[in-house]
Amino acid sequence: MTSSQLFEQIRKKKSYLCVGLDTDITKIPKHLLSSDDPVFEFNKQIIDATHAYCVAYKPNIAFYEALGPKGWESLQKTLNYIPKDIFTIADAKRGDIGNTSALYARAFFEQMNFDSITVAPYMGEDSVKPFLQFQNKWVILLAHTSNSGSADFQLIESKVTGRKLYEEVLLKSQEWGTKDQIMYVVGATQSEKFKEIRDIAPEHFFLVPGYGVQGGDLQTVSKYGMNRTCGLLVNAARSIIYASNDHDFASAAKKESISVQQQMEQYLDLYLK
Ligand SMILES: O=c1ccn([C@@H]2O[C@H](COP(=O)(O)O)[C@@H](O)[C@H]2O)c(=O)[nH]1
Repeated sequence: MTSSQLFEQIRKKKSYLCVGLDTDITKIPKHLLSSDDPVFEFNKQIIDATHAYCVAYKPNIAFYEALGPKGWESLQKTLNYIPKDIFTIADAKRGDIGNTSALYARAFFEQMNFDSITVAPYMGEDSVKPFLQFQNKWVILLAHTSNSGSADFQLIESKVTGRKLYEEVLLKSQEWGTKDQIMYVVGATQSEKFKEIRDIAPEHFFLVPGYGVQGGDLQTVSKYGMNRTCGLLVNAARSIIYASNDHDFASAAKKESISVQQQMEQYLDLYLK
C-alpha cells in the first residue's frame, strides 16, 4: 500500500486507528478455547467488529511465535482474513547483518505478505537496507519508543552533534529511503516531544503505540504529530481487544474502537494541516 492509498483510507474512515492484535491465549474468553484455532477465532471476531473504524492492524509477532507452529498458522490465517484495503504491520522488531535481514524481509513481505515490519535501527544502514528493496512495502524504524526504558539509550546525547540518539536515528535514516518506504515508531507516552519530532521528520508517517492501557494522550499526539497527510497511525491493543473478556468481547471492542474513531474524526477536523 502506498502513502496516498493509506491517506485515502484515513479520509474515508475518518480514522487513523491501528488495532493491535496482541492475542494472548491466556486472556481470550474461555468459551473460544474449544474451537479448532481459538486465536484465529478471536481475531476473526475482533476484525469483523472493528474493521470499519480502523485503517491498520498490527499483530505483535511475539504473541504468535510463543505458540510455535500453531501460532504461525493462526497468524497467517489472521493476515489472510484482514480486508485488503487495511494496512498490515508485523510488529517483529527485526534487524541483523544484511544477508540475515534480507531473509527476515522475505519471510514477512513475501511468505506472509505483510505491508510493513517494525525494525530496530541499532545495527545501522546495512541492517535496514534489505527491507527497503521491496516495492510498496514499508520499514517502521524504532525512533522514540513508549516504554520507560526508552530513556536508557534513546536520550543519550552525542558529544559530537549534541543530538539525542533517537534524533540521530530520525535524521540519518531519512537518507536510506523515502517517506513512502520508512515510518517511525514514536510512543504516545512521549507526547510532549511530538512537535520537535515532527519538525525532524515532517513528511513521514509515525506509528504511535502507547495509547490506551499505557496512558498516552491522543489529543496532544494528534495536535503536534499530524501533518498534511495525517501522518499518524495510533495503535491500541489491550484497551480494544480486551475491552471485555466475556461473550460480548467483540461488541465491546467495536464500542471502544468507535469511541476512538469519533475522537480521531474531531482531531482530523481540527489539526489536519
Ligand atoms: O514503543 C513501542 C513499540 C511497540 N509497542 C508495542 O505496541 C503494542 C502496544 O499495546 P497496548 O496493549 O496498546 O499497550 C504492543 O504490541 C507493544 O509491544 C509499544 O507498546 N511501544
